[in-house]
Amino acid sequence: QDVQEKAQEEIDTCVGHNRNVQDSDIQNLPYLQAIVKEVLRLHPPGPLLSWARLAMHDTYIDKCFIPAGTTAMVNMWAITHDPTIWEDPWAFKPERFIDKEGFSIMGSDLRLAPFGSGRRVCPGRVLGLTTVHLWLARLLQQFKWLPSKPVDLSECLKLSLEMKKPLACCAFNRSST
Ligand code: HEM
Repeated sequence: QDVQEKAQEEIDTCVGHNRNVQDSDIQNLPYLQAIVKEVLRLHPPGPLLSWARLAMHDTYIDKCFIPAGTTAMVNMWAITHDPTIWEDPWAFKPERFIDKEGFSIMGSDLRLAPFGSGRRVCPGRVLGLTTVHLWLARLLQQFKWLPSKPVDLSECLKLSLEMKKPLACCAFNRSST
């Protein structure tokens, strides 16, 4: 709830109540952007990136020998929960990205690459991120959200990483409270 209130304060200050948040406002909402980064860190929807890379020939990654024919996966989930990379990795703290201004999640920094990196990086990443920012901003601008059942953040890996138990919430119109 404290994170929600902080994001709503940012939206109220920057956009106000008389119009809807637009795409062009997102660049002025650093806390909202930090929330999205922190969600993609704690719960990367593609935790093993594209599941598999096949070694075409014998190769080394650092000192590790990878024989031809090996199927390798990139475990982004493990990287984003690694305590040698992330302080207090299990805590949901969007503030960690406010201190790291300019931290890109588009694939140039392998500490957090929720869209992958390199030749097979997600081609829809700009559309995906733009959509998530706008939806989240609009949903927070318009409504206050309260859980209607206890929240269980357990994960379940299907085609992408999903919540094991769906989130159940009540939305209260902010303009009438
Ligand atoms: C928040 C939203 C999204 C997330 C988190 C996401 C994540 C990913 C990840 C992790 C990969 C694998 C990258 C790798 O192997 O290194 C991927 C691949 C891909 N994504 Fe996305 N994606 C998102 C939205 C989208 C959208 C909106 C589109 C299309 C409009 C899209 C199309 C694709 C395609 C076609 C690939 C396969 C690329 C290839 O293998 O060469 N994604 N995405």
